[in-house]
Amino acid sequence: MVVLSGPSGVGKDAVLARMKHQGLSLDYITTATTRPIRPKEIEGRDYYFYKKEDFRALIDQDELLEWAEVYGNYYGVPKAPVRESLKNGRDVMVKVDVQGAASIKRMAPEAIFIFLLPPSLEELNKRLSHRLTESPETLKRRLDTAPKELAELQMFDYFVVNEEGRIDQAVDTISAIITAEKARIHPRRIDL
Ligand SMILES: Nc1ncnc2c1ncn2[C@@H]1O[C@H](COP(=O)(O)OP(=O)(O)OP(=O)(O)O)[C@@H](O)[C@H]1O
Ligand SMILES: Nc1nc2c(ncn2[C@@H]2O[C@H](COP(=O)(O)O)[C@@H](O)[C@H]2O)c(=O)[nH]1
Repeated sequence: MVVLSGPSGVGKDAVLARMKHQGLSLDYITTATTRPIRPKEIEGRDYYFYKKEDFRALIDQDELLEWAEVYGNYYGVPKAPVRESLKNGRDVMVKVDVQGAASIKRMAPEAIFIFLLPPSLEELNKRLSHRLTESPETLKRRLDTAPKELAELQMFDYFVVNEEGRIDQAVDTISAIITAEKARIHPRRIDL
């Protein structure tokens, strides 16, 4: 199980999209959120979009591996597809914020934790602004959170810098990490 995290706007989705495009054979888990859907997002591909009360029902029914409030909305990882993939011996990729990574680390410390870093906070600001998804308020909230998230780097096993215009390089590094992990004499075993 690979857990990919990093500040908002660093390029996690862009990197994952490139990994899928390159045909990297992992089960990419679609997570759930109460955030409003953005133009170009597709239900079931980018997220499962829920009303708050329906998301709370998922929590009450214990259907989420972890959940967190991130920038004023709820986000959570559905338990069933993760268990199904692991049961079938498949590799799983989960994208979460730093709180989510900490929760997964408590329940599955043997997962592989990768933190995607921006080359600088200025570049992070530029990426998030140019994405045109945020209001001035939510942009500020996300950028203000970034230094606190960077301070949690110690919790992770690997860092990967997503250099400007070099998504392929980030994908290659993540791919190399996964390849190396698969060559371990004592493989990491996850029991969820
Ligand atoms: N290496 C890169 N160089 C330049 N721009 C990039 C790079 N990687 C991603 N981007 C751009 O930065 C913006 C943010 O990327 P993306 O949405 O993938 O970030 P994210 O980490 O998934 O954000 P969030 O956590 O908010 O979902 C997008 O417009 C994306 O195209
Ligand atoms: N703890 C969790 N965080 C998640 C999950 N799915 C996504 N995320 C993270 O939320 C922020 C904001 O995402 P955005 O799509 O609104 O820009 C980002 O860091 C995501 O990685 C989850 O299931 N749990």
